[in-house]
Amino acid sequence: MGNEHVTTARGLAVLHDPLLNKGTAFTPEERARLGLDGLVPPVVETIEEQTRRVYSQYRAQPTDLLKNVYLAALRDRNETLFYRLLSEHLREILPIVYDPTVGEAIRSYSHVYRRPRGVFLSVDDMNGIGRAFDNLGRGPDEVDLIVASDAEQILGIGDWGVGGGAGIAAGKLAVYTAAAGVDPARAVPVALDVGTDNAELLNDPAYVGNRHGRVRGERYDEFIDAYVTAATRRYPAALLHWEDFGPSNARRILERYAERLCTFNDDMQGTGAIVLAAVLSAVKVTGTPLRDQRIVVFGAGTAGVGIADQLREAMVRDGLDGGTATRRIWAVDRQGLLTDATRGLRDFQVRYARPSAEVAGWARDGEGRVTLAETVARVGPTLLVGASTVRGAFTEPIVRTMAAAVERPVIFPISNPTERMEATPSDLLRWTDGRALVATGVPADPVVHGGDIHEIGQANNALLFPGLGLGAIASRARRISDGMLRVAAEAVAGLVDVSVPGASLLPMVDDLREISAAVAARVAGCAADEGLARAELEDPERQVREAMWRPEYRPVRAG
Ligand SMILES: NC(=O)C1=CN([C@@H]2O[C@H](COP(=O)(O)OP(=O)(O)OC[C@H]3O[C@@H](n4cnc5c(N)ncnc54)[C@H](O)[C@@H]3O)[C@@H](O)[C@H]2O)C=CC1
Ligand SMILES: CC(=O)C(=O)O
Ligand SMILES: [Mg+2]
Repeated sequence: MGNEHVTTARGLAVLHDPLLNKGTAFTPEERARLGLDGLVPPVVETIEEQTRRVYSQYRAQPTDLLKNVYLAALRDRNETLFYRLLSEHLREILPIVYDPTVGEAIRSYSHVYRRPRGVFLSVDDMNGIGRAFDNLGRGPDEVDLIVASDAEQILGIGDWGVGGGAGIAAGKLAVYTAAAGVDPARAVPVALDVGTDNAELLNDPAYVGNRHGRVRGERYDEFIDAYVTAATRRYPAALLHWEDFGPSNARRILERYAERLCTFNDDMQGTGAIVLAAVLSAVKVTGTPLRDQRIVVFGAGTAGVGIADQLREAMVRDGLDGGTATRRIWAVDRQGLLTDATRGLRDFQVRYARPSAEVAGWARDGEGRVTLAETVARVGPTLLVGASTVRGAFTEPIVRTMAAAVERPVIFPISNPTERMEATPSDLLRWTDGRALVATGVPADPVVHGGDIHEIGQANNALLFPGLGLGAIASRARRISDGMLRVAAEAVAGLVDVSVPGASLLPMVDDLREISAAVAARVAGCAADEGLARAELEDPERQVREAMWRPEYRPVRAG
């Protein structure tokens, strides 16, 4: 990363490039050399003055969606200023750029659409994939990170077609840059348009994506493979991030590429690791060791099983053999508690299916399912995780049953966005007389209960993937290993002091830059220890901090 931009662009072309544009902050010398005299108002402002103006414009937007649209437009005209605003008001603005408002913006993508961002690849034009990347005009050393989504399971709101892919990839990249200083000029969002099964989109005249059902099977795999081949040939050092794929593809894709590329699936691995971090904190409060946890996961999809896998591995490291660790986990999905007699088990769920003999005497509902309520009553879980998208699934009776059996029930309703949460923190604390240890996927205000203030940690992969990515980029990791995920989780947990009553189990979002630096240093160090680093790392702590891009204007020189 040099200290200045050199550009051959002149005049309006400079102002229209969001990575070069500084608007009223161009100096008189830059205005003269870049042909900007007379194209911007005469005043020369600082980025602080500009930030005050855009913050008041932002505040004047009447709804969260319009705030999101305003920010997207700001990002499209001046990325440095966008990131400056975001960084200075991270806690306030992150939920507008990212979770939960990103969900609303995605639903309205084709209607609020202004400008494209990143790369749009179509399953109907496989030959166009290489051309699309070439048109981006980036050299082989100019891309560190690509976030790609086919948008089949956006957050907890399902299939949102091309706007889902473009919207979630852009949202995740904003977090990468705000949280970990990933250089926005070196990161590319990719929307993988394989069609959509969302009838609302297919019937919407304004929809900007491929107007047919989702392509599946061989052609889908061929498309994903063509994307990976085109991207890795052109940008051999880039980290490939997979986001919001449907459960039938997420794990399959990861397994296909994880050993040979630097790649990870955020919903499985990022989420698993952030939940592990919260559990490591909870263990310190409850005193119940990891290996003695009894874990019920409600919603055994991409995220739910990703979480189960990370917790299972952590229990193995804590002294259990694999089989015993697996038996500490009960997975409940649409079919109720998953057992070896459950119809339609997905391959990645099989490991967690309980022997049916074990539950022979358990109560069944009208459809023959062992419900979440029955599972909780029988198991007496220490930890209940929700990744189901089912609002209100953690009902008062279920939570009271859990709280009757354990002193400090640990409950994580992590489904996004807000309207999908399995329970609200205030209800959970009320139903448990303030004993529950709670973390949620969306940001949540502190809860006052019985005179105590309970800070609610945000168990969202946003606390983890930026540092994981930065650590992988800084070390030029060959691949993302289990060890890197483990140290990332440990780094996050290491930043909280849970000895204070009511303390959050996770560090606060305001500290995202520090969190990401700590995670990145550990991840880069682990890559070096495991022989996976292609970069020289003498001092990972210093090197990752130095690698972080900052939202400050750099001189622009005419080249
Ligand atoms: N906080 C965080 O960092 C993250 C949160 N999530 C959230 O987790 C949720 C699930 O996401 P994914 O795993 O990607 O989706 P998914 O579709 O792979 O998994 C959802 C699972 O819930 C099950 N389910 C749906 N309705 C159910 C019901 N009535 N009873 C029991 N199970 C039911 C589905 O069958 C499926 O197995 C979403 O709300 C998402 O926002 C996902 C990733 C990260
Ligand atoms: C946070 C996230 O990745 C999700 O809800 O899918
Ligand atoms: Mg996701």
